[in-house]
Amino acid sequence: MNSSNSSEHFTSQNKIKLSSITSPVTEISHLSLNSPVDGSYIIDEFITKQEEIELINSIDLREWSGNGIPPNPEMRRRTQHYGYEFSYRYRKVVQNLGTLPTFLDFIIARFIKQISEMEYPNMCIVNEYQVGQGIMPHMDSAELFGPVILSLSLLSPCLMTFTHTQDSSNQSIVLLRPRSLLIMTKSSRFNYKHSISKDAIEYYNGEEIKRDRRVSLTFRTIVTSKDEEEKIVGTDCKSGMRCTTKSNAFHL
Ligand SMILES: O=C(O)CCC(=O)C(=O)O
Ligand SMILES: [Fe+2]
Repeated sequence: MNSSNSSEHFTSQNKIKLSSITSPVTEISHLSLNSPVDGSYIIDEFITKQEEIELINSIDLREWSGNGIPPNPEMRRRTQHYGYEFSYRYRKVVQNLGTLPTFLDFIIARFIKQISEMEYPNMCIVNEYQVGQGIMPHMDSAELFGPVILSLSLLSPCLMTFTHTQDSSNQSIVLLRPRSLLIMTKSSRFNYKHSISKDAIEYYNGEEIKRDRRVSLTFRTIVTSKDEEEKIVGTDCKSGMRCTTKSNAFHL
C-alpha cells in the first residue's frame, strides 16, 4: 500500500481540532478544510489516487449484500458491513462482526493522526451507488452512534443535501469529490438530515457533476452500553428476535 500522503505533514500541534474550527475554510498544513454546514468538514484528497484504487480492489474482492443477497437482501443499493452488521429492515445493529479488516487500517491511522477529539471507529459500512441510486434523507442514530461520523468518497462525485430537521427550508448542498473525507459533528450530525439524490447529472456552482459508480465508506463508533452489546452479540438476525427494540432505531 502506498502510504505517501498528506498525513506525513500532521503533528500533534496541527491536528484538526473539530471543536475549535469556526471559519468556513481553514488551512491546516497544506490542506484546506471546508466547513459548509455548521459542524461539518470536508477534507479533499484525504487519500491518494493509488490508495483509492487499492481500496476499491480490496472492497470488490469482498462479498456485497443487497440486491437479493443476505444479510440485507431487500436493499437495492449494495453494501458491506464491517465491525458490526446493521439490519436496514429492523433498523438496528444485529451482530458484532469483530475487528475491522486490515485494508482499512491506514485510513483509521490517518483519522487518529489528523483529527483530535475523535474516538476510534469500530464500524464501517461500505455503500455502493450505481447511477440512479441515492440515499433518502436521514440522521444517523444519535442513540447508537457517537458524535463524529466520517464518510470517505470514492470513484465518483455527488452532491449531499443537508436539511435542518426543524426547518426544511434550511438546506445546504455540499459537493463530495472522490477521495474526500466528510466529517459530520455537532449541528450537521444532530440537527440536519443528509441525503444523496438519484439524479445522474447535477449542478454545483455551474459545474456539471456527472454521477458514475460511487463507493463510500462510512465510519462510526457504536456507543451502546455493555447490556446492549451483549444483546447485539446474542441476537439471531435471521429470526428477527428483539429487533423491534425502539431504542436501537437507526434512521436510514
Ligand atoms: O454515501 C455517503 O457518503 C453517506 C452514507 C450515509 O449517509 C450513511 O451510510 O448513513
Ligand atoms: Fe448517513
